[in-house]
Amino acid sequence: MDLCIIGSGYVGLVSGACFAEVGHHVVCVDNDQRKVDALQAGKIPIYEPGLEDLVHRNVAAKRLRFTNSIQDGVDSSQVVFIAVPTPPQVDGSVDLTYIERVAREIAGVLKPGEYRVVVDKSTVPVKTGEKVADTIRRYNKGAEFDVVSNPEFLREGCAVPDLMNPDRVVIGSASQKATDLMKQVYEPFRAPILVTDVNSAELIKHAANSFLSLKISYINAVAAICEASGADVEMVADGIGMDKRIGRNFLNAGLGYGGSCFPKDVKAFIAISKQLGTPFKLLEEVERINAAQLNRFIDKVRNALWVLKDKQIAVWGLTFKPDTDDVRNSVAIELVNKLVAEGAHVTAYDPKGAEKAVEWKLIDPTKVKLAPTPLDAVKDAEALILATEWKEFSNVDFAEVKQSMHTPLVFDGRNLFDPETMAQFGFTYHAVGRAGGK
Ligand SMILES: NC(=O)c1ccc[n+]([C@@H]2O[C@H](COP(=O)([O-])OP(=O)(O)OC[C@H]3O[C@@H](n4cnc5c(N)ncnc54)[C@H](O)[C@@H]3O)[C@@H](O)[C@H]2O)c1
Ligand SMILES: O=c1ccn([C@@H]2O[C@H](COP(=O)(O)OP(=O)(O)O[C@H]3O[C@H](CO)[C@@H](O)[C@H](O)[C@H]3O)[C@@H](O)[C@H]2O)c(=O)[nH]1
Repeated sequence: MDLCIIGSGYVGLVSGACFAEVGHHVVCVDNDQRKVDALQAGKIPIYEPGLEDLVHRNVAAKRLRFTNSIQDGVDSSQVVFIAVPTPPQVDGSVDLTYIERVAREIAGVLKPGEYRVVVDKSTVPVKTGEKVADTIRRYNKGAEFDVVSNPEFLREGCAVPDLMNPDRVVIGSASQKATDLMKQVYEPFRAPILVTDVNSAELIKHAANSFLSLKISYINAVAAICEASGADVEMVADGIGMDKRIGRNFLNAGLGYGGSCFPKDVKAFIAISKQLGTPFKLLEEVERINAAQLNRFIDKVRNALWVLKDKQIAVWGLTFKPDTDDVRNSVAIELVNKLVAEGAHVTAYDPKGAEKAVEWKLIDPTKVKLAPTPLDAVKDAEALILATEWKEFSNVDFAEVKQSMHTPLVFDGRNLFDPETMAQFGFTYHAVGRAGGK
């Protein structure tokens, strides 16, 4: 089928490439000319395992192309996906100006007699589909279209396998014609398809992300109790997670959740529930626990080093999770900036995220040194903090790390290392919620 995706960011680009991979013809539209130029020149603006090959292969096969023209995209496609940002406003509610603008732009180019399915793939508050349909109707009285909600569940760092092999595809639709076309789009993926009404599909996305965030805050709250009682949160999580009704996924205690989705989507769900007159207080506690988690961790560093001012601290990891270069709302960056604010001298290393952290002005390179390797980062350090659990950190030679450091003190914010091994190397090792991790 011929598909158009408006917005060539994480969701637009990866889903566009995956749709092309299964045989559809896809045009990705973006209004950022620099991004379009880069993509047309074969440069992939984000790091996502497997994406570069996928894009190049499908561009070469003429199944994937990039443009800045919404007219071109809508003219040449039966199904038009919207994948533009839905950032938070100051009060936590969702800024829908990008979505509204795209709805008007689509209305401006829809031609009489040419039916289109307009699909919202961005994460939006319940009832947004109705507003998108109203907007298109208001700006183009004769337009023939249906609006469908098709939330995206990909995780960064494993977006390609997540999209090629999804747990489920949710299609929120009030029109059989649109549902049938959407089933054709997803048929090659052979994934379970759940058809719902539009409002339910929109709600599924916010409810899913909020539930996963709740699971993380739950285990982080349990980690605090483990630390207070001498239990080990890893064993507790295993014991809880072996119950199939609970599951072990998303029970990893650490520095808390970050990224471009969970923090904003939990905030959005809190705001939506308030607007609807059914406040979701439980989610406010989820946020409170998440914020407290990083502060508790920094307290541990402070307890060990007494005063942070002028201390030499190495930080491994800047991205919000491994296998991505995304540093939006990264807890690792928040940690670095808090240490710097207390006067610590931070040297950081990240396999992929340092460049964007500087480019997006999330860290100040005059205040944070960026090291080219993990070993360079730890030279003369009085403490090492592991903030993001990149696999490469497990493979570093810890004998060399110990030799390089001024003081063999390690704070593992993601419980990546084995406490016994660290002790054997001679480190004083602190983790999150683990025996000996106080
Ligand atoms: N990043 C994720 O992992 C993820 C996963 C699932 C859902 N989502 C949701 O998907 C949506 C997009 O997120 P993202 O991370 O891909 O954002 P992003 O910022 O990476 O990409 C959005 C793109 O839209 C483009 N854009 C903005 N306005 C436009 C317009 N009028 N016309 C054409 N292009 C326009 C921007 O230039 C940008 O390239 C959000 O609602 C997000 O919550 C994101
Ligand atoms: O057990 C866990 C799992 C995750 N995290 C943290 O939670 C955040 C989010 O991680 P993850 O969910 O793996 O990454 P995202 O790419 O943000 O994906 C989430 O957000 C996307 C955007 O909405 C959704 O599509 C995905 O389904 C949803 O998992 C990161 O800071 C992780 O470090 C933990 O602290 N403990």
